[in-house]
Amino acid sequence: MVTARVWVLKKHFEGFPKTSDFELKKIELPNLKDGELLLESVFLSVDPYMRPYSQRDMKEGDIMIGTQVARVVESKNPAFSVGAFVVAGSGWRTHFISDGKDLHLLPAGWPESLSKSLALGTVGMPGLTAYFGLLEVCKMKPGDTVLVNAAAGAVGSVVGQLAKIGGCKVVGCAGSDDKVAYLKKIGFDEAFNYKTVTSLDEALRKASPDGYDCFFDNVGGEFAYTAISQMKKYGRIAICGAISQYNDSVPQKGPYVQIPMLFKELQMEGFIVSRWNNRREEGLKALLKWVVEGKVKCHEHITEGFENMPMAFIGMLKGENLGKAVVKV
Ligand SMILES: NC(=O)C1=CN([C@@H]2O[C@H](COP(=O)(O)OP(=O)(O)OC[C@H]3O[C@@H](n4cnc5c(N)ncnc54)[C@H](OP(=O)(O)O)[C@@H]3O)[C@@H](O)[C@H]2O)C=CC1
Ligand SMILES: CCCCCCC/C=C/C=O
Repeated sequence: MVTARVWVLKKHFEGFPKTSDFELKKIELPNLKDGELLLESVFLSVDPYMRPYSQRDMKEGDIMIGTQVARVVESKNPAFSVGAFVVAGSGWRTHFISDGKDLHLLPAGWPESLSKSLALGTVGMPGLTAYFGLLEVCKMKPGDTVLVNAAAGAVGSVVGQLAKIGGCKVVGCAGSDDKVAYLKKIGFDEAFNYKTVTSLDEALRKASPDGYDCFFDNVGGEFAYTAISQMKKYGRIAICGAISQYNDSVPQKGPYVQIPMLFKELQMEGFIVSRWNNRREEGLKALLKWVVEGKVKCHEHITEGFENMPMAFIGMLKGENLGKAVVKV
């Protein structure tokens, strides 16, 4: 008999999540039936979507949603051998039983020397978000100037590097000087700390006096309005996230984007990465190749200990992470 530890949403978040909104519980797992396997989480992801999706899809008492890299510890399913690593979406649990249907083996050719945690970040869902958002929504082309916010995070850091590979000029902003230094190190042409500039409008203008062809928006709110006002004619805006609004109890009011959208004839499109689930393999193969070749650099913010999941999640929402926020069990 295996005992799993799980984190439960004890109380729906009101405003910014608190550690008291979560509860750690134990669950006895039954013995395996034919076709099933027992998995042990090795790395778990904490992601911004957990904040809005918990509100939309969960009830109090549910196990927190989320993905993990897990190791097969026992198998009665011939498709998965003991010791194999998979990406699963089984929520905040140390151990779980699966029938194998929604498990993904790591992409073929994953080098032994590469941490498997990257399957939750650059070579996982956030990397795919950057890849499809840039190619399919921003429709970036060589010579474009691309702006990305939350640029030192899991998605943003890949956006900037892929845009450089694609022959673009890249401007990024992030919430600390260390993050800005990191962006410059990984090849961003311009980067600034949005928390310390005296005027966001001036900082954006200084970074690209001619304006922006593409805006990959992870943040929303007032930042997005200011950036949209500096788009070039026919610019493309990918609404990837709105993290500055996820913790609002009362929806933010304007300023509104219709005037720049109209007179600059802009295109703005929201997207969810799962739209391209049928091209997952293509995206992961490309991302893994760039990582192995050293063309895309990865940074992770690793929190040790399953017991620290809520703290890691809250820390990520506060901006404590450089690169992908991951918990190592
Ligand atoms: N559409 C889709 O399919 C997907 C969308 N997303 C979205 O992409 C965005 C980035 O996600 P991800 O890369 O995983 O997370 P990150 O690794 O970027 O972590 C979140 C970061 O957001 C920044 N942040 C937090 N609050 C604010 C705020 N009020 N204003 C500006 N920045 C803030 C912080 O960085 P800083 O220090 O710079 O403030 C923090 O580090 C999120 O909005 C997320 O919801 C992610 C995956 C898929
Ligand atoms: C259980 C995995 C769900 C992943 C969906 C990610 C979409 C993110 C949207 C905004 O952050």
